[in-house]
Amino acid sequence: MEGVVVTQLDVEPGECIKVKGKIQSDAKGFAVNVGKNSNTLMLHFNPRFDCHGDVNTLVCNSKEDGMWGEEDRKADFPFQHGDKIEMCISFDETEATVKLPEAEFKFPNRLGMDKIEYLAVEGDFKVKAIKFS
Ligand SMILES: CCCO[C@@H]1O[C@H](CO)[C@@H](O[C@@H]2O[C@H](CO)[C@H](O)[C@H](OCc3cn(Cc4ccccc4)nn3)[C@H]2O)[C@H](O)[C@H]1NC(C)=O
Repeated sequence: MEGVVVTQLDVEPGECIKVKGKIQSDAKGFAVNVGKNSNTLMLHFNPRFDCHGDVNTLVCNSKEDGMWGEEDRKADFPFQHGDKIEMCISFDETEATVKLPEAEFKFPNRLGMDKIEYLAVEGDFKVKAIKFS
């Protein structure tokens, strides 16, 4: 499943990765992954409209050396087909934060990462812009 992949990043605590794009009108799901590389993720942020047996469920997880951690299924699902959204991903030593216009999600920094070197956006999401600030 191709998508946008950015490597060789050096995003530090408190800095923000802005991902702007559109959720496809027939989206089954999409994912935004940040971490060291594809096998070591601080956060796999995975809104599921209808996939893996989940309907309208936001699944977050980490991945360490290729092994998924324990899933964290969030109560809210502030996503709709066709939505144009901008999310701001940041982190500190304790947690990652994903800020959306009307929602904010936290996920523990389980791996204690001190920088984000890798970003990937996968699935039914059309990336318009990526900004680092
Ligand atoms: C009930 C016993 C089995 O549990 C299921 O186990 C599955 C396999 O581990 C879990 O699904 C996996 O959950 C992971 C997060 O914990 C990831 O989401 C795994 O997907 C990785 C992935 C991304 N992509 C690219 C992509 C992303 C978004 C849309 C389209 C393609 N392709 N595969 C996804 O396959 C799935 O979330 C889990 N369900 C439950 C309820 O626990």
